[in-house]
Amino acid sequence: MAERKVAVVTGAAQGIGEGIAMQLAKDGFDIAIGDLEQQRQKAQGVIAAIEELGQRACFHAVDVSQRDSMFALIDAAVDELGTLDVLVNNAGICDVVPIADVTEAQLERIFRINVFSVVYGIQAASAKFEALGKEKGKIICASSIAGFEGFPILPAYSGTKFAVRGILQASAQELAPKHITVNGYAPGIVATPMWDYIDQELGKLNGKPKGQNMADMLDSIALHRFEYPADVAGVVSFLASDKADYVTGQTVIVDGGMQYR
Ligand SMILES: NC(=O)C1=CN([C@@H]2O[C@H](COP(=O)(O)OP(=O)(O)OC[C@H]3O[C@@H](n4cnc5c(N)ncnc54)[C@H](O)[C@@H]3O)[C@@H](O)[C@H]2O)C=CC1
Ligand SMILES: CC(=O)C(C)=O
Repeated sequence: MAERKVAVVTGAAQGIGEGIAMQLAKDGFDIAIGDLEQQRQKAQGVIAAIEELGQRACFHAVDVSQRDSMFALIDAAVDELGTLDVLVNNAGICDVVPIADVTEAQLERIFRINVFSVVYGIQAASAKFEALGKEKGKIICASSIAGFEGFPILPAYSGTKFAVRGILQASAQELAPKHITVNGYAPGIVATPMWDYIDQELGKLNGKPKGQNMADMLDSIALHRFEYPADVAGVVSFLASDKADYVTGQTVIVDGGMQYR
């Protein structure tokens, strides 16, 4: 019998994380969803869909900004599903606040959730790969095109996404001797609740009606359509697969042709 493979995906109750969890389940992974306790109900729908594909799935409440909580998620996933092969550090938040108005509390919160979480996830997963005696492990982190070029009115968010790339590049080099790869994905404008929020908050600042700020982005996308979670999930599927064994320290842009690096 083929050995079971397990992926932990944070922020997988909705949006891009849900898309990644579904794709990795199609790829043959059992899935542990880590998300906020308030997302438990939503996650049950994702679990049901994964189980329909014939894979096992579970939910564990986590606050990725807290080191102990992130370590507990990895422990709980292994206790329940038996092993660990892939961690996707996907959970994140966005703040739509001009640079002049960013507060200390906002900075603290967004860096804890988007950046500290990535450090804690890399620490927890790499320690677990070693404890389990895995021959290799894969860690995949959410950056953004805003992590290559700052996005106006999202200055703190952009900073967090640049930071993710720095952390994963350094970690990739440190963990390579243990055959642990660390990579990232950088989506563009993805139709998820996060962009609903961005559109709404930009609208409060510039007076544009609901949907207009997002619609205005369309002409900057070469493929001329908005991105879906499945578009991001296709890239993550590759990074999680054996085909990407020789790829590390990279952040793959998946944006339909907005940025060229
Ligand atoms: N939507 C977009 O256009 C883009 C999104 N991204 C990144 O992709 C990732 C996913 O984004 P979306 O799916 O669009 O966002 P979303 O807002 O739709 O979903 C985020 C998920 O993360 C969870 N989450 C938030 N804070 C958490 C915490 N402290 N602990 C545990 N879970 C937490 C939420 O409950 C939610 O399920 C984020 O890191 C985001 O920055 C990057 C580029 C573009
Ligand atoms: C939310 C986000 O990362 C972008 C680029 O829209």
